[in-house]
Amino acid sequence: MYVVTAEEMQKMDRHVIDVIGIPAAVLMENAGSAIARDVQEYSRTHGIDKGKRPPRWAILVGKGNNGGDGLVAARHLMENGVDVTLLFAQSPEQLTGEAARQQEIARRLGIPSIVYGTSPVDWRSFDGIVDALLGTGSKGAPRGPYADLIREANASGLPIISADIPSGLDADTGVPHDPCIRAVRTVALAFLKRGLVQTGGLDKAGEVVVRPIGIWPSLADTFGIQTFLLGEQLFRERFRLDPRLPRQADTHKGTYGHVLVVAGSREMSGAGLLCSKAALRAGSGLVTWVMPDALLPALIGHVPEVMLAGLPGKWNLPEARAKLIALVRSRSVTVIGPGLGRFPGDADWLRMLWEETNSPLVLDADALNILADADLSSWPKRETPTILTPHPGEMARLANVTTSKIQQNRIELARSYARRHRLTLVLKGAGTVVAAPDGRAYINPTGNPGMATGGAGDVLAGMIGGLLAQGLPADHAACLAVWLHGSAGDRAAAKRPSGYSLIATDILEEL
Ligand SMILES: NC(=O)C1=CN([C@@H]2O[C@H](COP(=O)(O)OP(=O)(O)OC[C@H]3O[C@@H](n4cnc5c(N)ncnc54)[C@H](O)[C@@H]3O)[C@@H](O)[C@H]2O)[C@@H](O)CC1
Ligand SMILES: [K+]
Repeated sequence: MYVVTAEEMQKMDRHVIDVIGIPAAVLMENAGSAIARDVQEYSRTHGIDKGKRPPRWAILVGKGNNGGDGLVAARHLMENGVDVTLLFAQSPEQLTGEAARQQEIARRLGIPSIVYGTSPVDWRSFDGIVDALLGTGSKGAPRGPYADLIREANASGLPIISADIPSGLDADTGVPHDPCIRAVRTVALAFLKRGLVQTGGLDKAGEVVVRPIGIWPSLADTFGIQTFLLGEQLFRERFRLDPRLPRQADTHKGTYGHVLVVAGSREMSGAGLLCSKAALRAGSGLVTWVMPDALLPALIGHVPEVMLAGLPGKWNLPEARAKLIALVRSRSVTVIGPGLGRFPGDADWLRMLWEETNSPLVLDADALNILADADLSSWPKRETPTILTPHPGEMARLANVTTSKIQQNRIELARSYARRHRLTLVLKGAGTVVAAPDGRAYINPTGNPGMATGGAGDVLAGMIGGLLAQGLPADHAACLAVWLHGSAGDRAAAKRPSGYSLIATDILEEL
């Protein structure tokens, strides 16, 4: 599924209207009737239409096309016996374009209306609110009556269904302005807007549904849309990958690759364990976990399925380096970093693995901290798959900006970093972004806040390694791992609904 910016959406709208010739009023009619259907469906499934009187919905109307959608929705709702009241943010004469036409129709039909600010609103008389104040044409924080209306609507405690995006949400970044509507459902029109699947949008939009309005999805390809939502349909149609395909009968462990895990230290051996187990659970035929000799005895027998390899002395001693290079070269994929710790000369050590081997690498945790202290732009570009899996703090260090800057523009920052360094970047956090070196970016809808727990990232790094080892291209392996990891986390969370007690082992168990 495509994910678009406000500007991309506007360009496609204009194309459909001006070049193809579908009248703007037709698109708005489709948008409004889709919203009305969602309001009725919500009323039905939430018992709002159960009383003796018809359900009462307030429709908040802004002056642009978003308001126009709300006016059409009001008309369709009225036709279906819903008791609607229009609440204009500004006086109806100020509505523009298509919205003005819809306002004229609503006036002639006699749909009851109030102009906000002319008399107090009795919110208790309504069962729900449609938010059609501001859409993709909104700029900056809601001003004047828009801000006041949003605050009152939120304070009413009524369920709010937003048209296209919650008013006050930045459609592109998902950063909520003050104030911002907090919706129970958002009816995205034609395409998902980026803000709905990033940062604040995930909290403010409620359940997000995408409804067609007469703009065909493949138009996004013509317009070069490069951002996608992960899901089974995308895996099948774009990646030609079926996550449910059973294994073939005539295969053996060698068929499924061999992951080398370079991880763990005395204080953080668990990170290596979780990572190795996850690589196995993702289907890698074999996993070897390598660590300095001194750490090895304590781990013998802890995971019988994982092979252990010891290095003489410490990571950076010459004998250890030589043995490590040999191990990396003889395995299909290497995952470096979970619980590794830092040590003198670690930047040279990592650069040696980066330059002197051509095996696929997954870099996580301390490997990313090492990279952040080095100057990656002076390192050679790798020809083989290289995947970085930073959380926002690690990404901030890699890109040398603040964490809040990263969070304000996750998709574009991830995309430009991946392009510039020609690698695959997994920017973790709610709505994880996978950015490929070809400029495509994928957003993950699975997962939950219960997964914000130590070790969850080690599991993900291991899973990516496990899928890479089975021969998937880097972006496919990263996308599938991220999606499966989140889905496993969702199943684990279903057993511990508050989210607080979920731990990384639970995610592993659900794979
Ligand atoms: N043909 C189209 O372009 C279609 C547009 N559609 C709807 O139209 C929306 C976009 O419509 P518009 O481009 O008219 O813009 P909006 O309706 O989002 O905003 C309209 C007006 O609000 C005012 N405004 C902007 N920022 C503000 C702020 N911070 N505080 C207060 N007022 C502010 C401006 O005067 C702006 O013109 C979409 O989100 C969607 O809901 C749909 O009807 C489908 C077709
Ligand atoms: K809206």
